[in-house]
Amino acid sequence: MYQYHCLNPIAEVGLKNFNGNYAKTDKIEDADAVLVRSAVMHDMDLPEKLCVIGRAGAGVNNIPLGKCSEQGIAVFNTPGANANGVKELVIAGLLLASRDIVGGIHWVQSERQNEEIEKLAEKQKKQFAGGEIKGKKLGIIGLGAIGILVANAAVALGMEVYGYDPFISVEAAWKLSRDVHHTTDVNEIYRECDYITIHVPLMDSTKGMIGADAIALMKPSVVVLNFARGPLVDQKAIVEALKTNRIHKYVTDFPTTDLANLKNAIVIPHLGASTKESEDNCAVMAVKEIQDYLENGNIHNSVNYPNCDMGVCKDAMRVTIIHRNIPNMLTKFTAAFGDLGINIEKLTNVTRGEYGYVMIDLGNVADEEEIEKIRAIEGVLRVRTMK
Ligand SMILES: NC(=O)C1=CN([C@@H]2O[C@H](COP(=O)(O)OP(=O)(O)OC[C@H]3O[C@@H](n4cnc5c(N)ncnc54)[C@H](O)[C@@H]3O)[C@@H](O)[C@H]2O)C=CC1
Ligand SMILES: O=C(O)CCC(=O)C(=O)O
Repeated sequence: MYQYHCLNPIAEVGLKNFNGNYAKTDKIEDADAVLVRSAVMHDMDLPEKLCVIGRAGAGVNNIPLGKCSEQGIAVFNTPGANANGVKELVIAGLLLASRDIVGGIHWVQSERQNEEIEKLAEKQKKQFAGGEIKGKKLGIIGLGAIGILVANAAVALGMEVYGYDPFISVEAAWKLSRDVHHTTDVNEIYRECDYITIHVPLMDSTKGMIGADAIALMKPSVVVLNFARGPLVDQKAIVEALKTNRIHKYVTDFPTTDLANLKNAIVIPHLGASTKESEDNCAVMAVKEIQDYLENGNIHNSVNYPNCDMGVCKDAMRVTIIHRNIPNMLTKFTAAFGDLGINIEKLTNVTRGEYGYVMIDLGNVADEEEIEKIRAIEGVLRVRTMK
């Protein structure tokens, strides 16, 4: 029986996919698997028993990936599962920034007792007028699951779209509308675009990537949108730019007190993925990944270990080994099973950066004492057995 613990509410439609081998636990110490959305795990002790974390979402900056890797804990996310939810809110953000819809709604609320509101509205509405997004230039930084959907939707709305992503995958490039102007110079986006939206993960290399230098290149009429992560945009620089009207508006899904107090910031409480559809998609995908990993050892969409799939074990036993990516590991594993007189029927070894993953299907069942011999090999981080 496997136990799972939820650090955030996870959609029931996903959890109900756990088969009869799974039970929910309130105690993380007892969990084989943890499901998480935005809960910050950096200061948490990760129990020894824990072997998998499923992030029901895209961003993994709330998870201590280095610590997990060292403890032999596989971390999965759910690529693309909430991308449409975010795309729709980004389109809403473009529209909210181009017309003063929020100001108009506040005005109606402030006049809601006024019997003359109908007539008054016609007189007052000019203060909330704006522009259209059709024909305007939209720059997109990061053309992954979300960036692509935003790009294609904006093209369909008649925008002139510029895209920048030095690491774009071939699969992503295939999905991108050919009307998107591909740029290899992010400064072209900063200089040329009327709207700039960022869709990259938060990492050391992307933190503060929209800073004072980038803002200095932008048009004063620019609208910057950030539905990815707050710290991608340097907070001091953006607040200063908004206070001095150096840029027109900032639309963000990541509130701070400073931003919430500025009239030209449109601040939303991290609602990008808060749709039933996105929450359901993420939960279903995360549960599927966790089950396949716990029961078969297969790795799909891990953010810290290599992908690996040997299907379902048809031999006597499957052993999976997470190890350091150093010379001679495979030789040691095969020699150890050979010394034990256990035949290897199938074997896959894959590596990613500092870590390697081996899946071995055995012709005979190895007992706990024999498996301990594999665990004792230097460089081994975690050994699991399953049928
Ligand atoms: N507001 C919300 O509720 C949500 C926010 N997010 C955030 O959006 C981010 C992106 O999500 P997805 O599109 O699903 O991820 P993704 O992994 O599909 O795409 C990210 C893209 O950014 C690109 N990239 C990385 N570094 C770059 C750089 N320096 N310059 C330009 N491009 C770069 C990658 O090549 C990749 O194509 C997530 O990491 C997460 O932080 C994701 C989902 C919901
Ligand atoms: O689960 C959520 O609401 C957060 C979604 C998100 O930010 C992500 O998937 O990266």
